[in-house]
Amino acid sequence: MNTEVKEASIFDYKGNKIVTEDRDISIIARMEEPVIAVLGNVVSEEECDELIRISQDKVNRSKIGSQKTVSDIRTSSGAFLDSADVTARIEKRIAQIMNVPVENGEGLHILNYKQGQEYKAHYDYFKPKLDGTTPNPRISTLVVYLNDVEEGGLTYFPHMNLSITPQKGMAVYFEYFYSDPAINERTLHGGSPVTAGEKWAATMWVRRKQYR
Ligand SMILES: O=C(O)CCC(=O)C(=O)O
Ligand SMILES: [Fe+2]
Repeated sequence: MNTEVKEASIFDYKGNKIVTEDRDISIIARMEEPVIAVLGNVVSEEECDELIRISQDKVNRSKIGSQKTVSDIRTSSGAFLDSADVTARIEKRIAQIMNVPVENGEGLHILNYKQGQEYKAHYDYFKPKLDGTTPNPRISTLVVYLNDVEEGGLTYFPHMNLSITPQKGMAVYFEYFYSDPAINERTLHGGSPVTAGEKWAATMWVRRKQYR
């Protein structure tokens, strides 16, 4: 008899798709504990192009900033997006997919990796403070791929032996608020080096409580 009790997830979809206000998202693959799901049809080609277009300048500017604080954990450039029609529409859709209020999301964070750039393996959740508490912790992440990458740029989960190839308009979802810390630790992940072409992605990190 299996007496194991599965831990709670907010990604509790039973069917093969997620119906949002303006788009049906397909669940292409999923695993449990931790939930990691590969999603299709998350954003349209046009929306991908529009997000890249409006972040081009911002990302370039953030690069100058990031060169001051050299970090080899993340060699890509990133920037949070300002409010725009396309941003609001996509953030609303993503909140529905992630099953949280839109206010709990940190906002779309655009990442641009040029050839050779990467994001080394890391956790998206924060370390507890010295008193052991984490006031408004991150609970889940959605990484949306905004372009097809020629070579490399996979999202990899080394503890799960899992890699996801970026495909324009698709996304990977994962969550890390399990009571068993060992399950959260399995969400260690990174963006592997882009070996040809470049990579554009949009990340949404979600908090337990309202953030914005
Ligand atoms: O670029 C990727 O595939 C991963 C991005 C990521 O881990 C993040 O934005 O937190
Ligand atoms: Fe991450």
